[in-house]
Amino acid sequence: MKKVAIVYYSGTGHTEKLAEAIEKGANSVEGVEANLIAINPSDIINGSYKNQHVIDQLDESDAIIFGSPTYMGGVSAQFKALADATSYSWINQKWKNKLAAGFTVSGAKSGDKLHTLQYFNLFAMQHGMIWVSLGELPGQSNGINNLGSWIGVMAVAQNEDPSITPSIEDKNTAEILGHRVATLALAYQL
Ligand SMILES: Cc1cc2nc3c(=O)[nH]c(=O)nc-3n(C[C@H](O)[C@H](O)[C@H](O)COP(=O)(O)O)c2cc1C
Repeated sequence: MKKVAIVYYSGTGHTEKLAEAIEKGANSVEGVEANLIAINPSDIINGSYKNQHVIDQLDESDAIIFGSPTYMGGVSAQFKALADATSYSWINQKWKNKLAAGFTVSGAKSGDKLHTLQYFNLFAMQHGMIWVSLGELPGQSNGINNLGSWIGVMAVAQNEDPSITPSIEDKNTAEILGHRVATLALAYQL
């Protein structure tokens, strides 16, 4: 059984909707177990992320998909706290050769989401991971990859309730990414 972890922060629920869609896509692949891991702000004490159980779960995964809302043009502080807490995993090269991918939501249509996804990519490269792109043509008639992103999944919240946004098309795009990472995790062996 291959393990795909989806580790994310969501302040008001939009990023969580995408995370759930990714989990659905990953779990639709037989032989793969997807694990949703929400970053809990109460695990951040004096600015440092302290939940070792979560880090251990990530260390034991075959693939990790990173998610955060775009805050002020980048990842949320809560996600960054988790990232900084992985330096022990980094020094021990525990994530080397794992698959990685990313997703984000912003309020505005662009909202500078690309920078958030680029941070996830850079973070994965620091860990020696293998980046998985979205791999979908933009603006398909069914709305897949509506925002035309390839590095990862982008979605918009547009100040609506999470029951309304991200759109079904954005959630379907997220589901495709989950399925793609899980399929690759199953097939992938060094
Ligand atoms: C502190 C903060 C900073 C934000 N910065 C941006 C931004 O740079 N660009 C943008 O389009 N939206 C920005 N937003 C809006 C959020 O990205 C948007 O509300 C998103 O849906 C939040 O995701 P969540 O519901 O998972 O917390 C910001 C929101 C907050 C609270």
